[in-house]
Amino acid sequence: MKGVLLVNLGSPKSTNPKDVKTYLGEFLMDERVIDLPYILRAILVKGIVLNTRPKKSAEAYAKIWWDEGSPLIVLSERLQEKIDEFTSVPIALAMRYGEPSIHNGMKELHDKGVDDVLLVPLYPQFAMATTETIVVLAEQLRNEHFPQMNLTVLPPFYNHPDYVTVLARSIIEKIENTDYEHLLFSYHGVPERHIRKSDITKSHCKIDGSCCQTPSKAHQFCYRHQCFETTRLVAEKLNLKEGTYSTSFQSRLGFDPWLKPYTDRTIEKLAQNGIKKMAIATPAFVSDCLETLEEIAMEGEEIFEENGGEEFTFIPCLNDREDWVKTMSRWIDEWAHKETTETIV
Ligand SMILES: C=CC1=C(C)c2cc3[nH]c(cc4nc(cc5[nH]c(cc1n2)c(C)c5CCC(=O)O)C(CCC(=O)O)=C4C)c(C)c3C=C
Ligand SMILES: [Fe+2]
Ligand SMILES: [Fe+2]
Repeated sequence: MKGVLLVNLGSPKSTNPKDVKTYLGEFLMDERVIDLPYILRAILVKGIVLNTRPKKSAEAYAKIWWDEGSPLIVLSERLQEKIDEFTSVPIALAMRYGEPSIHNGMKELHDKGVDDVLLVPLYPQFAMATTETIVVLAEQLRNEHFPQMNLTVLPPFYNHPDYVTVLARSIIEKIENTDYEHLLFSYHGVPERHIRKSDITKSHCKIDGSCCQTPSKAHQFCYRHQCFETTRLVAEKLNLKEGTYSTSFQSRLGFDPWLKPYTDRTIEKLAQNGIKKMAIATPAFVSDCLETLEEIAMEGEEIFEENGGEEFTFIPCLNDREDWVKTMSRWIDEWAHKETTETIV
């Protein structure tokens, strides 16, 4: 029997710094997130980051937390429930870090008799810190606990026409009645090193702004390329004029170079260059979360206004909007009704 496991990033249990510390410990000790040798990673994470960051992060989480819990988890649950209404196969939800765990999600499906699972990382673009770490863990758990279970992975959908259509629609609905001057597409950043590590050709990605436009098989694992493609396709769909939109990368951590341009500096510059009304979309995230609700909708607006900007329009993630639910449900049903277990996107 077929079934689906949706997987998102995860959140702390609560905004208590102790819970935030537990969550950050699991997240940052993942070798695909902080890709240092174990000893160095442990010194950095357990010896330094976990002594300072949890308090600061807990304060940030407290600003966006809902009565029902973490927005990321609540919104993922709503998505799961709605997809469940539209599809004919069991749908489970799991988080890469914290609860509900991937192991529990697989067990839930297994207990319902599911032995053929479509694994759906809830990320439009591939990154080793997101898609890859989910797939690797799910495969490990399958081998250890559910050896009869077949796993099929839904590939990144950053350029899928259905996704691009829904994303474009979510953007236009928010900006059509504003006379915005600039639309910024802000993606979660990753260290430049991650891009090089994921380059299967080992020579394509130069991160110099040109390689991502040159066709290459490296692009199936190039986060930077996939982000720029999402922007390009949405801009094409919305007929945006050159110069009225751009791409940037947010949420950098530490001192290594991350993908540029950085979102905070871009917002600052736009305002300083005289842009009074800007809009911002965050297409690396399917569900609103700390990085969109606090870092963009709150801090981003503050930076814009401090530098002379006047109107800042935050465009929510796809969350549980009906056209997104229907799109995902259609992808799932297409897979569920196929004879073979090939991927469908
Ligand atoms: C230190 C390395 C990090 C990498 C690499 C990274 C990649 C990455 N993350 C997301 C999505 C999310 N990240 C979120 C929070 C978050 N991310 C990092 C660090 C890295 N992320 C930290 C330390 C945190 C925690 C919060 C903080 O202390 O600032 C979230 C929000 C979670 C929530 O509970 O709301 C998301 C979602 C992507 C897509 C990505 C690479 C492409
Ligand atoms: Fe992150
Ligand atoms: Fe590239």
